[in-house]
Amino acid sequence: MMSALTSTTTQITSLADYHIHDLQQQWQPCKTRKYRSMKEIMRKARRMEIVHIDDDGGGDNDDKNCDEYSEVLCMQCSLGDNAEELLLCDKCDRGFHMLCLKPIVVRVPIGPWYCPSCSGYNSSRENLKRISQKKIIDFFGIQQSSQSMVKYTPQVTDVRRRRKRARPLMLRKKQRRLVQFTPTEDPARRLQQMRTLASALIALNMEFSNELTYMPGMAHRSSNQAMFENGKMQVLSKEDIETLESCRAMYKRGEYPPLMVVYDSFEGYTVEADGLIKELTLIAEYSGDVDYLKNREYDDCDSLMTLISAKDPSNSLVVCPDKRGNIARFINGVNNHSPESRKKKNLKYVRYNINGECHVLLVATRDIGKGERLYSDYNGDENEYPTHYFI
Ligand SMILES: C[S@@+](CC[C@H](N)C(=O)[O-])C[C@H]1O[C@@H](n2cnc3c(N)ncnc32)[C@H](O)[C@@H]1O
Repeated sequence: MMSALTSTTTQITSLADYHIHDLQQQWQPCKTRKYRSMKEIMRKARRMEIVHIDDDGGGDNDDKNCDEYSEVLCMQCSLGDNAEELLLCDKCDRGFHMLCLKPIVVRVPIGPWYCPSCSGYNSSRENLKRISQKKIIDFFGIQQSSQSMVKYTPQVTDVRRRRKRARPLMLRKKQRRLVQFTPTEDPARRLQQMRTLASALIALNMEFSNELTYMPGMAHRSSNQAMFENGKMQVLSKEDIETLESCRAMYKRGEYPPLMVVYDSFEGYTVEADGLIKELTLIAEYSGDVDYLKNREYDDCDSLMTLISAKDPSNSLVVCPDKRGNIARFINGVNNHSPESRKKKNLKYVRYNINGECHVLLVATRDIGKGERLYSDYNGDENEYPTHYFI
């Protein structure tokens, strides 16, 4: 079975393997893990298939077992070609080509793999189109529920900050300060935006969390120390920390950036702007459980993000939005091999030292118009995340 053979692959293909340039500063690649090319993964996978199928150590059964699976057809395209890209569900044994799946699977999973029906992904997606307002308020832990139902008006602090920024254009450009997001005014539309995020998270069996979480058995909060970083990490300025705090307070009141999570048959979940998002807007913090990189070496999550790439690799940390997370984990990547696709990039994940801890912030790199999809570059300067098949 494909899933058995993949336990021998040693790479992690995840967002964690690349770092993001911060707005000015050079990024240090993570030396501990590297992506392999699809060709290389497949070459290994095929070799290991024989080793695993033949449990008795002899070679006699190889042909028999290969024959058993040579009949398998892809449930999407009904073809049995590209056998090395045909994943078998560990529950129903049905086959699916990695690129016929929606969203595509870019690498052979390391652990057990379940098809969309057996994982409940399809049904949960369909069942969750309508979620009540009360459920949304509970799901997002909104503190002042009434706020989510009223027209958005900027708080006094927001207005003051805007006035403060009314400086000559030259000066503003030079400072490159982060900008607070502006929620959609209409409360019904805001609720609809949040409903799309709740649906997507629930379909992936995830809880909403807008911050870094430190769970028992994973990294402790004290392990998140920016000084462990191998190289420099940009320190978030006092003014930008104020902006971040202000955004966090808005989130708690149910005031979110104008974003929709939509489902695309090729890209899977993806995020669209539902209103203008200005350049340098602080969209979200990349949230999820913080864990040691060494604990995730064999993790299938495709959304791991580097938090600290330490001098001593045993101190390296990743953010894992597999059980808890927010909208940041639904943002798709550009195809690094296509100049047209690269042009779609409109945001960056930036790692900052904030009061001695590291946090990853999602920042718009240009104005993003209503209806435009959000894209980042999963690879920065590196080409390790296999984006060859991305659109
Ligand atoms: C961080 S997740 C992004 C959210 C994901 N689309 C989902 O449905 O959960 C990364 C995965 O999204 C898919 N993906 C991201 N960008 C894509 C693109 N441009 N085209 C196709 N698939 C993409 C790939 O399956 C990738 O492994």
